Amino acid sequence: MLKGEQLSFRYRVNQPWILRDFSIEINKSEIVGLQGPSGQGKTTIGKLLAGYLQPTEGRVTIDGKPLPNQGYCPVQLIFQHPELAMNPRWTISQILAEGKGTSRELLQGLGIHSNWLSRFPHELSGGELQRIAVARSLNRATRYLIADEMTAMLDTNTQALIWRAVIDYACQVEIGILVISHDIALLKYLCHRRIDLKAAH
Ligand SMILES: Nc1ncnc2c1ncn2[C@@H]1O[C@H](COP(=O)(O)OP(=O)(O)OP(=O)(O)O)[C@@H](O)[C@H]1O
Repeated sequence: MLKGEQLSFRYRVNQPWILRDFSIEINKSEIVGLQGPSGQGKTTIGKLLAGYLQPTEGRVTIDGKPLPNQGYCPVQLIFQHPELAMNPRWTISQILAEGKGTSRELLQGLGIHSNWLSRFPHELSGGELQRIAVARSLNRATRYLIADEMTAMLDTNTQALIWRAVIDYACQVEIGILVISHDIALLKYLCHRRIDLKAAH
């Protein structure tokens, strides 16, 4: 289980608290939605759970153990803008190699073409590039996925294709997912349960 326990966070001393005593649990194979008004701290929660930020108070654990502070993080975070999470000088195959071995089935499910592999990130569309980001993140070392507005900028077909592939893969290997989105219909469709940050505050 991925747990954030009594998380409090502020970006700097003397700045307001973004989170106060916020707790969250995500079980393996569970798909949890996180919704709430803009600026309430959804992305901050995602970054805390994936180890990009350290909580000012509280702790993040997987099965009772803290996240590793070096090496590959079993909690992977995918943002809305894949180009910001990729080295622009690397080819797509170099970028995919950063993951810990992506299954052929997942590459097929995501509709990744072999002729994309020798290209650079700027030579793919946003939707194609997001599929590469997903493929890189979903591998045997990943236990949880934080999808922060992962498909918000994509057309409905690409959105459906990506989510179908992600859910199929996550079910097979029992990955837990936190879906952060303003799209309540998407959350209702995908998630086993939803957390409303407005209500939680
Ligand atoms: N690096 C930073 N330094 C200082 N304040 C920040 C930083 N990043 C975010 N914030 C502030 O923290 C608060 C929460 O931001 P966060 O991005 O977590 O909200 P959110 O709920 O994801 O918003 P949205 O729905 O608009 O994406 C906001 O008030 C934001 O201005």
